[in-house]
Amino acid sequence: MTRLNIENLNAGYGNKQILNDISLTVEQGEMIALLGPSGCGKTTLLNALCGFVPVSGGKIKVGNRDITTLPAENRNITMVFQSYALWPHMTVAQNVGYGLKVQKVAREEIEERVHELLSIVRLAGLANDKVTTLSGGQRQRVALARALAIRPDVLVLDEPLSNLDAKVRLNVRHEIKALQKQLGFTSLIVTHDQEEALVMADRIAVLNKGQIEQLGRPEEIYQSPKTPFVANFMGAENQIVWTPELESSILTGNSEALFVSRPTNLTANQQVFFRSENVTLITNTSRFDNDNSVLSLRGHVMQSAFFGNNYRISVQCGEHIIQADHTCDLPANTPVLLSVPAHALHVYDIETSFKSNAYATIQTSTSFQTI
Ligand SMILES: Nc1ncnc2c1ncn2[C@@H]1O[C@H](COP(=O)(O)OP(=O)(O)OP(=O)(O)O)[C@@H](O)[C@H]1O
Repeated sequence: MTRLNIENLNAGYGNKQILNDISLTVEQGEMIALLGPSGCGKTTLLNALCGFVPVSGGKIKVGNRDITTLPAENRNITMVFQSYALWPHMTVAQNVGYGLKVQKVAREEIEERVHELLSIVRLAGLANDKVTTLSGGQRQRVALARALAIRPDVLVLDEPLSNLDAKVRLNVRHEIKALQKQLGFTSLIVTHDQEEALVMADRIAVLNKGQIEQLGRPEEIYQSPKTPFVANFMGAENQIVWTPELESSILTGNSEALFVSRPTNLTANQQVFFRSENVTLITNTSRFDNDNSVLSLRGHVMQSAFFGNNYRISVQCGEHIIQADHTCDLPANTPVLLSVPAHALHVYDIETSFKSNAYATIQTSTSFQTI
C-alpha cells in the first residue's frame, strides 16, 4: 500500500461540477473517513479516484504514479461497495479469488492467497459455501477479502456498513478497523455516520458542498470544529445567535432575565453551538449567579424523550429550543435553569463564520504516525 495524493481536484457529471478544488493526502497505512451530508460529493470523490467519474482539473497520485487519466483497471485502487457486489453464483473462495483470476495469476498462488485472506477475515470454514447463504456481515467480509486479494495500493470503501443491522454494524466496523491496523492498508472510507467516522478513522475530512470544510484527527473535529457547519454536523445541535438584543438582556442583571450569565468569550454578533450532553439542567430556578465561566439561561420543559441511558429534554428558552441531557424525566412546563461551561461552547462570528472560541481549543497536530 502507498500514499494517495489528491491535488486541487475538480470533478462532476457533464456540466455539473460536484467536487471543488479538493486537496487531500492519505498517508501510507492511514484511514481517512469522508464524512458529510447526503449529496455533498463523498461517493463522487471515490468514483473520481477509481476512474469511474472523469476529472476536469487537478491531479491524483498514488505514490509517485500520476493516475489522473489512467483507465480504472490500471489504477490499482479497489472499491468495497455498500451493496457488497459479490457474484451470487460463485462460492466464497471463488469470489475472493476473482480479481486474481482476471489478472491471470497461477492457480496455486490464487488458492494460497484466498486461503490466507479467508483466515484473516475469519471465514476459512465457509470457503466452499455460496455467498447467497451468508449473512450481511459475512458477505461484507467476503467483499473486503476480495478487494484486498489483489493487493491494491489504495482501498476505498463506500458506506460499507450501511446495509447491516445496528449490532452487526458495530462488530464489522471494529473488524475493519482491526484489519486496517493489522495489514496497514491506505484507505478512504465514506460514511454519513459521525460515530462511525470517529471510531474508525485516523483522520476525518468533513465535506460540505463538494469542498473539504475541515480535516483533522477525530478529537480535533469533535472538540474543535472550525466552522458552524462542522459544529452542527458533529452533534452540536443547540444554536443561539447572540444578537445585540440578547446581549443587552443579560446586562440588565434582572433575576427574571432569560439569559442569566454568559462567558466572556461570547459577545454580540456571534453564534454559539453546543451539545446536549454539555448542558446541566437544574429545577431550582431561583439561583442567580452572575458567573462568567458559564452560559446560563432559563426556560421551561416542552417535552422529554427516553434515550436509554438518559432523557433528552427539550427546553423552550424564549425563542430558542435547547436540547439538554438529563438523568430523569420531567413533566412539561417545569421551569428549569440550564448552564453550559465556556469550554463546551463553539463560538463563531456571524458575518464571517470565523471561529472565536478561545476556550474550546485543544492541542492539535496534523502529523500522522504510521504504525
Ligand atoms: N450519475 C450522476 N449524474 C448526475 N449527477 C449525479 C450523479 N451521481 C451523483 N450526482 C449528483 O452529485 C451530487 C453528489 O452526489 P454523491 O453521490 O457524490 O453524494 P454523497 O455525498 O455520496 O451522498 P450520499 O450520502 O447520499 O450517498 C448530488 O447532487 C447528486 O445528485
